[in-house]
Amino acid sequence: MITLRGLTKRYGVTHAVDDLTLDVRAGLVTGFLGPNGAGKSTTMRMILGLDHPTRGRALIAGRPYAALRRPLCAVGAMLDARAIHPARSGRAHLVAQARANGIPVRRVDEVLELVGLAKAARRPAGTYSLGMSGRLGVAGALLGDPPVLVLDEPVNGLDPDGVRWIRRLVRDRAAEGRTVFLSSHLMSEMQLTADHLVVIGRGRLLRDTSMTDFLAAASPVSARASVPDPEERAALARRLMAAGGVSVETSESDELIVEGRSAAEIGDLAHHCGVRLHGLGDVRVSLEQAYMDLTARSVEYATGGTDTSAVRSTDTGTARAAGKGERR
Ligand SMILES: Nc1ncnc2c1ncn2[C@@H]1O[C@H](COP(=O)(O)OP(=O)(O)OP(=O)(O)O)[C@@H](O)[C@H]1O
Repeated sequence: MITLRGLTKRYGVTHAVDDLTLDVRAGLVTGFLGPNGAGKSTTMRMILGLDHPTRGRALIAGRPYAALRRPLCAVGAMLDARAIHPARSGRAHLVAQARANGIPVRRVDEVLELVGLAKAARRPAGTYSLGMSGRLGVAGALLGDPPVLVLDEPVNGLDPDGVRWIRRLVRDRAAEGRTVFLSSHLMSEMQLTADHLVVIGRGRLLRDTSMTDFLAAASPVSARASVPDPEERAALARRLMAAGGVSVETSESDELIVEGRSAAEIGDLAHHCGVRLHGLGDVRVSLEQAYMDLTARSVEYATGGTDTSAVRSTDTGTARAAGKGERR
């Protein structure tokens, strides 16, 4: 577990991190989100003892990083994938880390194999692509088989296969009961990977919540029902609208888009009326949309054309772009 208590970092007049108090729990993948300059890297650096808090504490399994006897065996981290001496081979870089932490050198070859870098292991790290540097960074994080992983933008530069690999890797680690804390600006990937979210803006905590609750809180109660028979569709729409606080639209296909009723409620009503359904699902906003709505006021480096139009998905997994029969 990672424990932050009143964690604060000021650089001159900049409050990079402002009074963060939270626990990053074991057994979950916790996504760390926030706009550029929100304080994510600074927080991670303080967890890893690379920056001193102005105030407050960051603890790993109850101890500050500096008090860990074999740090790589307590926490594995990747903060800056490119921060490697360019003339050193990937393997030599890992061997040096292993020796400093009392880790057998055979473990270096194991992790190089695990991250898919075995063939390039003896090449100078300066010749690695961004994705290869990322893989080497992850190899370093895994070296001590630690119970805690802290990864800053681990999917940066990875190809689609690499992105899926990282997703599986961190989910497997969490399933083993380890603590995984990772940042990313790729919301669609984060939605697939994280169980829990910590969102910060301008250094302050905005949300510390499960993915499910975060998305549910951002979504109005709304659902889509696919009703193949036109008469039954019209009848179900009438029944739904007979109650107050419900709006129903028909999409181009055979779907009813219902705001104000959940999929469960529509399913019960359809069953009661003998209406045949081919599909039914709650409509949820995407993580991207929920995040954009939450952080709109915390974005420090906004571009003029930030598009906050809704991108929603149903629980059945269908992602649709805004405007195609979407409720907003
Ligand atoms: N060494 C430093 N000296 C002065 N200011 C700093 C320093 N490091 C970070 N900052 C400032 O602290 C704030 C938080 O930066 P940080 O890098 O932690 O944000 P971030 O959330 O990781 O951003 P990004 O998503 O762009 O990586 C920013 O305003 C940044 O300019």
